[in-house]
Amino acid sequence: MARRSPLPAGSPRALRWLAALLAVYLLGPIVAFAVRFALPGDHGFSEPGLWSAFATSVLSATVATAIIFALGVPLAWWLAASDSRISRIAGVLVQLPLALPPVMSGIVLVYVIGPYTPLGTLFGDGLTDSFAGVVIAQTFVAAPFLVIGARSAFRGLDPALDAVAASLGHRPWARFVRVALPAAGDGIRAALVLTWLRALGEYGATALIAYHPYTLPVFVNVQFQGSGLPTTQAPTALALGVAVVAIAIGLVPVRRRRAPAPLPSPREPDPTVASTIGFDIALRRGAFRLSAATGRPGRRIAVLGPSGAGKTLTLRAIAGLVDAGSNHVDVDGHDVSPHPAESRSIGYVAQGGALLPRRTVWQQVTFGVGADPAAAHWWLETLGVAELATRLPDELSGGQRQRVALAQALSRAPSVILLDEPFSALDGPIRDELRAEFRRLQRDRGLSTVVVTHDPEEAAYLADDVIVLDEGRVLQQGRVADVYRAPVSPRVAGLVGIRGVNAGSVGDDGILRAGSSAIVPWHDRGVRDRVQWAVRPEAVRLDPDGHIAGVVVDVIDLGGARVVEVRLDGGAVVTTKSLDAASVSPGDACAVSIDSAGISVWKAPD
Ligand SMILES: Nc1ncnc2c1ncn2[C@@H]1O[C@H](COP(=O)(O)OP(=O)(O)OP(=O)(O)O)[C@@H](O)[C@H]1O
Repeated sequence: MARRSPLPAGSPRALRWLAALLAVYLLGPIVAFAVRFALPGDHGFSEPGLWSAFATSVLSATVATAIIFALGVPLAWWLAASDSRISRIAGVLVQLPLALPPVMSGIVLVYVIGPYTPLGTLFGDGLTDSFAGVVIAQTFVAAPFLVIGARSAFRGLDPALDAVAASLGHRPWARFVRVALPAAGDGIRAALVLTWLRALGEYGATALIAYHPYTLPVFVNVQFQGSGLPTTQAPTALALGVAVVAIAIGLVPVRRRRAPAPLPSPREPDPTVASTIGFDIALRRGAFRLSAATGRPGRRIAVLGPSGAGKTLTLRAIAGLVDAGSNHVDVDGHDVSPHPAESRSIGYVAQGGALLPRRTVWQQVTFGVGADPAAAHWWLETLGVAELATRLPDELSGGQRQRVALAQALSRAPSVILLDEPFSALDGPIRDELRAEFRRLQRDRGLSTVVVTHDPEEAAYLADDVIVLDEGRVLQQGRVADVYRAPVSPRVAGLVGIRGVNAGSVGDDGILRAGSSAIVPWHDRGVRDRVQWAVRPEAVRLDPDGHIAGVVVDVIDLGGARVVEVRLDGGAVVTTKSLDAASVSPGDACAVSIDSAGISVWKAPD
C-alpha cells in the first residue's frame, strides 16, 4: 500500500532546488568514491590487519549498542515520562557527548578509566588500549543517539494506551514491555541503527583511549598516514557496505499481522447485577483544581460539562490513573482507593477508543489480564465486529474502534466501566445507533457506567444521575430529570441544553415580566425583584390566542419540526420547536403562550 504523505503534493520550486543541492552534496563524494573504486587496481583488501580491524569494529559496535539499548531505553523512558526538574536537567546533560568533539570525549573519559584513576587501577589498566576501551569510547559517543531517538518515540505515544492497559489489569513492568516498547518500536529501531552506525564510525574518542586493537577508522588513518590513499579504499568500501545493509535492515517493515488464530466458540457471560459507584475526588494539576463527588453512589452516572471542566481528570482519578490529590472511590460499598488501577476492576474506555498499535482486534479484546476469550468472542459478535477480528486499529472506522474498545473493556467483566466521550468522534446516524445499542446493553447486561460527555441529550440517554461540572467544580448534581427540570443557575441551564437567558423582574403581584411583556405568574417560588429567566422550547407555543405579542426573528425548518425564534414585546427572545408550527416567516407579527412548567427563574446577579 502506498504511503500517504501528510504534506501537499506540490512543493515550491525553490524548496526542491535547495533539497536537490544538499542531496547532491551528500551523495556526490560517495558516488565519486564508487566510481574510483570500480576502476581496476589494488584497493587494499589484502592489507594485513584489515579484517581484524573490521571484526573489531563490528563486534565492539554491536556490544556497545547492546549496552546502550539495555540502559538507554529505560533512561529514555524515564526522561519521556517524568516532568521533574531532575529529569529535565538529565535530559540536557545526556546530550553533551553529542556536542563535545569526540577526541575531547576521549579526554574526559581518560579521567575516569585512564591509568592511575581508581577505576583504571581496579581493572589493572585494562580499560584503555583494549577492546573494553573501544566499547567504552563507542558507548559514550553513540549513546545520545539512542536516548534522544527513543525519548522522542516514547513522547509520541498516546498516554491513553498506558491508562487503558492499566485498567485492563497490566502492572507497570508489563505495560512498559507489552505496550510502550512495541508502540515506540519503529522509532527505537531507527535510533538503534543510527547508534550502531555511530559506534562503528567512531574515531576521535577511540583513538585517544584505545588505539589498540585497531578499529576500522583507526586502521584507515594508519593506512593513510603510512601508504597513502589507495589502500584506504577497502576499509572505506567495507564501512559503506555495512552502513547500507544496516540502514536497509532498519527500513524493513516489521511484520504487522499474525496469522488469525481460530477463535473459540462464543459464550455469553453471565449478566451481572449492576454495581454501585461513588467517588469523592480532589486534586490539582498545575493551576487547575478539581473537586468532584457523587452525592450518593449510583449505577449509571454522567459527568456533564464543557471542554476543560475536568471531566477526563475525574474519570482518570476514579480509575486510579492519577496519583496526586485525595481520591476516594467506592465500588459496591468497598473502598477501592488504596488499590492501583490494575486491581480496581474498573474498565476504562478512553476518548476515541485508544487501541494498541500493531495488535489485531482479536489481540485487543483478549489483552486484558483474565480476559475470557469465549466471552471476548461473544462481545465482538454482540457489538457487530467479530468479522473484523484480524484487522489492525488503523484499518477500522471510528465507530468500529469504539466498539472494539468497548468489547476489550467488557471482556474482563469489570464491576464498572468508565467511558470518556464515547461517541463524540462519530457522526450523527452512527452515534445514535451506537448510543441506542449501549443503552440496551446497560439495561440488559446490568452494566454500571460513568460516562463523560458535553452533550446533555447523551447524558440523559445513558445515565440516571448527572454531575454538572465546570472549571473543576460541581455546579449541580442529582437525578437527570430533576437537574434538567430545575437548573440552579443560568450556567447550568446552558449546560443542560436550555438556550437563551433573558432579564426580567417579578413584582409584588407575582408576575414574571420581561420589559413590557407579562410572561407567566410566578407567585410562590421565592424569587422577587430583578431576575434572569429561560424557557424550554417545548413550553413555548405560537398561539393566535396567546397573550404575549412578539415578532418572528428566524425560522429553521428541520424537515419535520420547525424551530421558530420570537422576540417578545419588551426584548426577550424565546424559541419554540414543534411539528405543527404555523407557517410563519421572519418579520411576521405573532402571539405566543408559555407554559410556566418549562420556565426557570433565578435571582439576577448583584
Ligand atoms: N498534567 C496537567 N497539567 C496541567 N494542567 C492539566 C493537566 N492535565 C489536565 N490539565 C488541565 O485540567 C483541566 C481539565 O482537563 P480535562 O482533560 O479533565 O478536561 P475535560 O473536561 O475532559 O475537557 P475536554 O472535554 O476538552 O476533554 C484543563 O484545564 C487542563 O488544561
